[in-house]
Amino acid sequence: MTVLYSVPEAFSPGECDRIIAAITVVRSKDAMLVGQTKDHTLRTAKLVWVDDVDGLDWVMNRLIEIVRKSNVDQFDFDLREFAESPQVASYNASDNGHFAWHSDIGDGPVARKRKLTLVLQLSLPSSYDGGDLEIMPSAQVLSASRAQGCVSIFPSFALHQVVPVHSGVRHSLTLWAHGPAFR
Ligand SMILES: O=C(O)CCC(=O)C(=O)O
Ligand SMILES: [Fe+2]
Repeated sequence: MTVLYSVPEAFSPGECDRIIAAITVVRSKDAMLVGQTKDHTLRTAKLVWVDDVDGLDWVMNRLIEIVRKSNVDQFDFDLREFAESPQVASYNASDNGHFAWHSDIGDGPVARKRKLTLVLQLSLPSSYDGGDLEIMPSAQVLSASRAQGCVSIFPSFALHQVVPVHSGVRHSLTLWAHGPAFR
């Protein structure tokens, strides 16, 4: 079973730049809408919830269609809803932006229902060093494409990490699809 499903050029460079610009406006306007992860040994990144940003409905519509197709083509999971806002993370070299190995399935009532994780690469690969998204479905480590606009989808239970960003800033968008427990 291939666990990493990728859609190159799911979004154009111009569309990625529009998403980055929209979250940057929110960040400068309203610090309350901006999350800062607390456990810096696990993760250092700034977060913006897409549901808090006006004018990004087209992004969600595109992502829903991509998840639907990936599930038909590959995963065949019992997916029922998108129970959380997508989030845009910004990993900045100036504060060692990274996300250590983890699975997205959590203890909470919503996080426990996560079944697929989708990550959209928003930044131009040449605009940052490091910051690779790596997925470890079994013994081998797979690297997600760094190409701007590429979408990577994998089961939320698979371990994954974002290696530290050494220069520049990496922006990515994450969306989860939810459903009942595996059986
Ligand atoms: O930024 C990424 O590429 C991955 C983000 C992630 O793993 C998460 O939000 O759970
Ligand atoms: Fe994750």
